[in-house]
Amino acid sequence: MEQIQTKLLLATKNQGKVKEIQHFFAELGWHVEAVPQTAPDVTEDQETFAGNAIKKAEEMARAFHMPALADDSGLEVDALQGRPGVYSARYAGEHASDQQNNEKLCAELASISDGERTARFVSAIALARPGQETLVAFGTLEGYILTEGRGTGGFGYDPLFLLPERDKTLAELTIEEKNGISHRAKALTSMIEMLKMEDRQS
Ligand SMILES: O=c1nc[nH]c2c1ncn2[C@H]1C[C@H](O)[C@@H](COP(=O)(O)OP(=O)(O)OP(=O)(O)O)O1
Ligand SMILES: [Mg+2]
Repeated sequence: MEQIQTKLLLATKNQGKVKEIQHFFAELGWHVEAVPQTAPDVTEDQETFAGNAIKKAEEMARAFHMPALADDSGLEVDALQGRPGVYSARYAGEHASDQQNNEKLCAELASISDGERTARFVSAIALARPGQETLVAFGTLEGYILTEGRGTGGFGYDPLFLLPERDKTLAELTIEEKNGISHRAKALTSMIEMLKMEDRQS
């Protein structure tokens, strides 16, 4: 664990993820640097979140010769049989903006009744380390898709994703609050547990 603590690369160019993951590690006293925007893009051609997360982490670990952590995540909407899923970032097209993706989601769900708008965020976190087996951890967050966005925090589909028990969207939470419950924070916590287990076994 000490080894990666001092040298860990965040293999994502999504600034929303960078903020959340850096915040998560800062609470552990770790500083993690994100890959530069000029790093080569990894083609996300796998069929699962885990597959894409592993690919992103391993390609960046190889390119930079250091441990790399990647997140592949997305939104599964029950009324859409789990779509957009692994295609969440490209839902409205190859280089779609968050706003375009949110608009498409609202349009596709326009005729769906209040009781049928359940969904979940899924995150797969992969940690690739040169010469060691890659680790993968998962987290999910259940919620509900609104007909109109609320809030300005977070990124992606956050304004449309309601937490019914709080009557707040993810975009209405502070980063501390989001990291207290999010799919990504759960996956990161699980990853830390896996590293602690490794330490105990060695
Ligand atoms: O907490 C979240 N709050 C809102 N939306 C979210 C969240 N987590 C994932 N999402 C959405 C954003 C994007 O549409 C897709 C992730 O796609 P995904 O390929 O994993 O990320 P990305 O392309 O933005 O950055 P990168 O691949 O460099 O890590 O799911
Ligand atoms: Mg991506």
